[in-house]
Amino acid sequence: MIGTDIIGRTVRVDCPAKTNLTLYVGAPRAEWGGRHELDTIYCAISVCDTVTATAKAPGTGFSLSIEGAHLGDLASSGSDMRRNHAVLALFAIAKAAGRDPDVGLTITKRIPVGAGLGGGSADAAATLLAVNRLWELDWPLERLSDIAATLGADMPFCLFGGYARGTGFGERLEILAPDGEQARELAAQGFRGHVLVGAYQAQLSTPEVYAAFDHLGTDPAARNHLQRAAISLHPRSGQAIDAAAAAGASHAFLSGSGPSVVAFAPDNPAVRAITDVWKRERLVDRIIVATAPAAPSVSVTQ
Ligand SMILES: C[C@](O)(CO)[C@H](O)COP(=O)(O)OP(=O)(O)OC[C@H]1O[C@@H](n2ccc(N)nc2=O)[C@H](O)[C@@H]1O
Ligand SMILES: Nc1ncnc2c1ncn2[C@@H]1O[C@H](COP(=O)(O)OP(=O)(O)OP(=O)(O)O)[C@@H](O)[C@H]1O
Repeated sequence: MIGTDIIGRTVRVDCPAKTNLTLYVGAPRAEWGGRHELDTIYCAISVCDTVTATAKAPGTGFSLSIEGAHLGDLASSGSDMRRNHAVLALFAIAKAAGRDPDVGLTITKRIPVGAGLGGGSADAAATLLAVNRLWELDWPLERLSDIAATLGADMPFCLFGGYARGTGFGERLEILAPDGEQARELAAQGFRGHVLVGAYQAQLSTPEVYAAFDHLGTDPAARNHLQRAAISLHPRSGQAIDAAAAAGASHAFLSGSGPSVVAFAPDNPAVRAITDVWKRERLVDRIIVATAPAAPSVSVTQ
């Protein structure tokens, strides 16, 4: 918890979850620590975690407080604060800036944990954005993105939001301009507007899903090459995808490494039909209603 050594102002960042509209997975590469080559279209969705960063007295170090109704394995006593993605991001930007990490962080979690929605990456990105403002570094997003890429594949995208193409192990980004041709094409295909997220109590470990992918391969017709592997580990996700498609979703698929399911709905009747079938047949544990695309927001609150 934050103690009395808090001084100065607070910066608040609301950072959205990510999903992958397409996720093509290639071979693992030794130079990337065994991570796989990817070609993906990222999309930010308006389920946001809030991170606040407040200056602390010199030499007092960092603090972290996490709140939220669904904290998954972050709530367990074994969850090590120093390995939290937000804290790793704080250490990384402090090192790059040549400063001590004397910052109080709070995270209000709304993005389901271990869910394929990039929640830890969103918190890390939010921390970089918050500390950049708190310390008045004014570094461009590209410089923050270089730091983020050292921490995780999804983290660079979470700094930008919107739509982007990711290559390399996911960290090389081509941002798709909101009014550009590719963004308009995605919108025309139904990848904007209402999104329902089917969330689960269960978590899936990203490395385990990639390992299952190495073993099982993919369904070449799937937009998400990890879908078959994740469904083999969590079959309810597959049932929820099928039911959403039958209930009128324009697109329904596994989010990233799962187990969450994302369903784009063309209109309110489709939102209701998907919600009804998911609830009636208990295909998901929780439904979060959101919109896409979304973007992070930064504000100074004190
Ligand atoms: C599934 C996705 O969320 C899709 O965007 C990402 O590929 C995973 O992104 P992430 O969780 O930020 O990934 P990282 O923290 O960099 O890596 C976690 C683990 O996922 C696996 N991993 C990740 C990215 C990648 N291109 N190939 C991989 O095989 C590796 O086992 C790695 O140790
Ligand atoms: N700030 C954080 N928020 C969520 N998880 C965190 C955080 N810091 C560390 N973690 C750990 O990271 C693991 C993955 O959590 P996260 O919610 O980022 O999963 P994910 O959405 O499946 O990730 P991705 O789709 O990027 O692979 C969890 O086991 C969790 O304990």
